[in-house]
Amino acid sequence: MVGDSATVASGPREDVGAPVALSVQGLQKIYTSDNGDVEAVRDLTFELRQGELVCLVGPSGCGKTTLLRCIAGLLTPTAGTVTLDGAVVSGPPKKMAVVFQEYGRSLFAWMTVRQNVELPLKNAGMPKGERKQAVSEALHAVGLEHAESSYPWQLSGGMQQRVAIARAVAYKPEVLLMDEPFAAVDAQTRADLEDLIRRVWKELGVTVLFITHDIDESVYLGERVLILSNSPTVIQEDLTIDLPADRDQLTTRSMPRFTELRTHVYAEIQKAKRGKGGDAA
Ligand SMILES: Nc1ncnc2c1ncn2[C@@H]1O[C@H](COP(=O)(O)OP(=O)(O)OP(=O)(O)O)[C@@H](O)[C@H]1O
Repeated sequence: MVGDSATVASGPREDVGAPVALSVQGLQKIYTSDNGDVEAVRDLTFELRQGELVCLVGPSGCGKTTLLRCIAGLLTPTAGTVTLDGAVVSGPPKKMAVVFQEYGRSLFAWMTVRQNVELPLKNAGMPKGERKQAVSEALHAVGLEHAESSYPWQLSGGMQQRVAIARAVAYKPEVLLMDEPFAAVDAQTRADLEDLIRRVWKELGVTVLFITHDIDESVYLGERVLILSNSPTVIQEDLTIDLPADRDQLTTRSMPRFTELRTHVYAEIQKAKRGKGGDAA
């Protein structure tokens, strides 16, 4: 049967010998308020090895943003730990960069593209010459050299998101977190940005955790897809995406294997929505 669990391999890739970059162990997050407690995340455990590109999908409201905030050190977990290169995350780690969905709000309107990309490097105390070089490389990587003197409001949504990506990669983070970064752009731009992420990931060797609502996007981009259960969230499945490493929108998406994998993820999310997947972890 297409999409049957027998046709897909679960679990972290066995061929990856790289050290663990990011480790999430027994993560739980309970929001407390006067109206009662909400257990958003119940028990999440997974690892990303250095240089992996892993996508995380789950039903709406399953706790993706909560998880991301805990990983980014912006929220304190109720239980469990997040470690980056073996060090426990207790605040925003220097070795991590985050790209959010709302590119419009994440860029400074009064700064040029170059200044926006340069700012975190300046704050980190990088010397001027090195900074200039890093910004130029990052703008080149996202194809925006020509727009370095423009202001964000002079750019399209897709270009603004490329600036946000350039800013994150210029910083040379060990781990790049992306929280539904393409949700607000049109379908064609989204496809271009997906290819950009695969290219930048391959060229820079950065470890990427990419959170998305979009099942096809998760299969197209990821080397692994972590499927989350409904809230309170656990990992329902850790799925290996055994598509060829060289991907392109037309060839990859028309492969029978792509269809099998996306059908499988779709079925798992439907199961999660009905609350039937949570025990599978
Ligand atoms: N500050 C908060 N206080 C109380 N409950 C919260 C808070 N933030 C989130 N929640 C609850 O935690 C659960 C997970 O929310 P979260 O925003 O992490 O999910 P999500 O998967 O990112 O959602 P979406 O798919 O809509 O982007 C939801 O039930 C939500 O209502």
